[in-house]
Amino acid sequence: MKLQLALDLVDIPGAKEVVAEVADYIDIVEIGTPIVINEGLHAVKAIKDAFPQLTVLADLKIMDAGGYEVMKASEAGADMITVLGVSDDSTIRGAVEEARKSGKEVLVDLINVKDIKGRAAEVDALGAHYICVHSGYDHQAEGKNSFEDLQAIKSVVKQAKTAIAGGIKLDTLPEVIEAKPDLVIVGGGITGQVDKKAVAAEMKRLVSQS
Ligand SMILES: O=C(CO)[C@H](O)[C@H](O)COP(=O)(O)O
Repeated sequence: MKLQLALDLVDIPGAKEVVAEVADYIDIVEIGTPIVINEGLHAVKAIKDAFPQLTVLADLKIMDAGGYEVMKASEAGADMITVLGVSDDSTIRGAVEEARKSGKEVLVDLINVKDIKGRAAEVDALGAHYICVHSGYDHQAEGKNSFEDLQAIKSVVKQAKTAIAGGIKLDTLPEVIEAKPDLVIVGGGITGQVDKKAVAAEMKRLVSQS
């Protein structure tokens, strides 16, 4: 099981500062959608250049032109790129085909998908590398999480790895780990803590046991 740090509410210097603090305890660093909106794909390049040992995920949440947008993120140094599960099959297919050309991976984010099980099975057949259940900030504000959705997709996904994101904290991590995702994505649960290093270290210890 791997741990991904999601960086959302920072600029490039702020992102570098946080990653430097926790780099020993994370497998993947996510350049979150708000950073890409504010800074562009330069943020992906800046973090890949500064931390070449880490896998870098560009959270572009692609909705159209999957092949082209994956190509641009790959050129900027992204190892993984996100595509929305609500997008058309052709968008996901294009993203996966483009990623395969350069050894990159596509994570399909099921945020706002209504038929989680059905879409997870379809996305799996389209060749996604990861399928992620995700309660975004707006759903978190309504008290929702994706723990049950994770169990649901695990019952249908055959080839992709599974991931979960959205409001995961140190105290809820054990419940997440019990459902055995391949990847746990944590943003505020690390970046919002005073001692980020200690929390990341403990999270890494917990996910490494599974
Ligand atoms: O993609 C995102 C929001 O759309 C976040 O990166 C993701 O939800 C993880 O952050 P947090 O743990 O703070 O919820």
